Amino acid sequence: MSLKPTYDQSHRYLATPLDSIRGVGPRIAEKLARLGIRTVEQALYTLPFRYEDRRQFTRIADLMPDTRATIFGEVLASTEKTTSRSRRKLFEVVVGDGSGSLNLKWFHYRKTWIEKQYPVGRRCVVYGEVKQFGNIREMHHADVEFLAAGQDPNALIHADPLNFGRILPVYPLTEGLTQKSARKIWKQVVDHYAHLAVSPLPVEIQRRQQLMPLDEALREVHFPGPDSSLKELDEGCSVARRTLVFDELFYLELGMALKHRGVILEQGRAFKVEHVYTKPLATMLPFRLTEAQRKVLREIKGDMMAPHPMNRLLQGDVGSGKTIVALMAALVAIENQTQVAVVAPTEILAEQHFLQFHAWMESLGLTVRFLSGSTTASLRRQILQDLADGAAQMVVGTHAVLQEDVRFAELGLGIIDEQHRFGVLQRAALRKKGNHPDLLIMTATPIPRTLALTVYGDLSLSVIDALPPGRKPVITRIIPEARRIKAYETIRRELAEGRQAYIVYPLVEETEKSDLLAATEGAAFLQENIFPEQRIGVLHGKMRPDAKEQIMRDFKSGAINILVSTTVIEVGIDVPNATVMMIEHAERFGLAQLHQLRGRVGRGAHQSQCLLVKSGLCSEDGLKRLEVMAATNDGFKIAEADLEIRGPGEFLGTRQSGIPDFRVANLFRDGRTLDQARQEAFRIAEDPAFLTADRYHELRQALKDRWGERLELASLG
Ligand SMILES: Nc1ncnc2c1ncn2[C@@H]1O[C@H](COP(=O)(O)OP(=O)(O)OP(=O)(O)O)[C@@H](O)[C@H]1O
Repeated sequence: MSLKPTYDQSHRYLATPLDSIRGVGPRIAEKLARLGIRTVEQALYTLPFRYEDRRQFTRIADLMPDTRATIFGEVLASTEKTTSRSRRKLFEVVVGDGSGSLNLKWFHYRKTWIEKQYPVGRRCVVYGEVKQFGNIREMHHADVEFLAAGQDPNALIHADPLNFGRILPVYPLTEGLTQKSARKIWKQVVDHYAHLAVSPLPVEIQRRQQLMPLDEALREVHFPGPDSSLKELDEGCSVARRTLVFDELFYLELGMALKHRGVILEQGRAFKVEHVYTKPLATMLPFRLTEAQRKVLREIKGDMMAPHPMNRLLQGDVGSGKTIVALMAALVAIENQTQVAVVAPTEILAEQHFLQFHAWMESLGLTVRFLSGSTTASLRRQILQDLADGAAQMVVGTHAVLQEDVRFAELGLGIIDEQHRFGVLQRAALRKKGNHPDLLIMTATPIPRTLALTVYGDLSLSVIDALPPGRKPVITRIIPEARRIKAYETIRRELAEGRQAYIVYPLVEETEKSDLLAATEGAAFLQENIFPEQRIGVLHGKMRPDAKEQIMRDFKSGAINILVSTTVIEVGIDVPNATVMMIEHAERFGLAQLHQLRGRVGRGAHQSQCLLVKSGLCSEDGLKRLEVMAATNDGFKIAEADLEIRGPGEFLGTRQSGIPDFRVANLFRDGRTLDQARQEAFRIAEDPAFLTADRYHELRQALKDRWGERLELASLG
């Protein structure tokens, strides 16, 4: 009989609060809580961020600068000193081992205590990073263990096996908690609780993926065995870590797989492609669709014609021509006597879409309505009526479209321009507005594949992988604030050629007032002092919708030739004649935002420029971002760099996007494991018995724990 706890039992035990562990008093518990570690389970899944190899000692003579090493020596001298330059006090201990000497230095210490610790002749084992200054080798704030007189260093390995003679874990800690005490706590947690960590992962998957049992993996990542490879541990590719990562990603992907399956199993509408509207539209367009656009359109139409609801992500870099593809899909739905809802994350983007869709739809004799939070009550009533009785074939708007009382006669297709700002919940809300309508999600910021697989793992993917012909990459330059005048000269030259310009100000603070101030004050200054002869328009978040619309129309028609704005133009504006964009305080913007902003130029045949004005207070990360922008126009490269600088959580706000936070996995390192976990998860989800069979009970339970509300699968019992 197995002594393994059931999944339910183990789940309960692992929730044990840390302060019930021996050696963890309220003070330490509070420190750990500050790191988000409150329960045994959280401690088990807080992995060492690096390791130290204390399996053997190095002779002092053999120490290499900038490496970490353990030595065994004897105190030769110890004294408090003052640095000559900064007059700072420090405590210095010289240790020797017969082959050479090493200076240990402390800059923070308690004098009475430290003096007692280092009498001449005391033997000790020292671990730390070697620094070399001329001929002198030093370690700062080294880890020191003392030996009883006459004790052989090798005996220490036996006397204190937790801290010597092994590869040691190093944990992320806060002040006041030493590695030594942390190791003691973690050792207790691992010794007493690791065996409770069970994963209901089917045995055949464990075997196929060559994983360890979960409890062994936890023991090994925290306290690696004598034969472990330090290199593998450091690179995070040990079997133990891979086991934990796989376990984590498997449940994520299983959730995705079930969502995917849930949608697949639904009965949807099989549209027919009749070309009633799509053909006339194609003849009206001033250009031919690119091969990349036609390819994704084929994929979308394929889904729409199938008897299951479409659930597809349309990904394309800024300016790649997603809108026209979405319009074509909309027309297919309308040809089949159904309606289309287009939802965008911001009012201005929704308006942009509305203007574009409206222009084409009107010439096809179709009715489109615009609905946002600022639509007046009486107009709103009228619009809701038009949607409910089918008089309007399309509505474009913000999340206002998702409100309870917005009803459709027959919603056939929902289009969400996601821009990372909508989560799965909004998708579900739109889906509920029809009888299993098709869904097309658009995203402009290309996301790295690993992220796409996690965030949009339940969607099929179409990528517009080439820009319309004749586009020239935007030339991007970083301009120090003091040379801003150069940027003005460039703008003047472009305007003289008949082109138009954007000048963008960042929000000083996230308040509506400063939004207004940044742009309006900027515009007034420019009009008065820099471009008195030009027609300048201002656009900011606080303007009334009709005023915004007027400005956008004026800019599009050329009545205005410089558009000064805050980031409200970030997405969606399409004026191919605008060829220069100047961004003030560019270092304050995120990479994704800069890429979106820059995407407003370079949309026509003329060479475009983007001028990033950098202020004197630019941080290192800020400069890094600007350099990435200057180096490439490739949205994928920018997204990768962004992910690297910011990390995935912040990159898309994982909570908001509906994916669980990762405890162990790292999307940079673990792309391969993600693929493997995904394959296994999708294979299991295909089993028609998954939601009901007893043998999957624990797996379903584990899935529910990991996903919580976000899974939205009522039948998971
Ligand atoms: N096949 C094509 N040939 C030439 N121009 C095209 C083609 N397809 C789209 N365009 C034009 O390219 C510009 C960008 O298209 P669109 O606005 O659809 O881009 P987008 O993918 O929505 O980009 P963004 O996310 O930046 O708004 C528009 O002016 C559009 O008319």
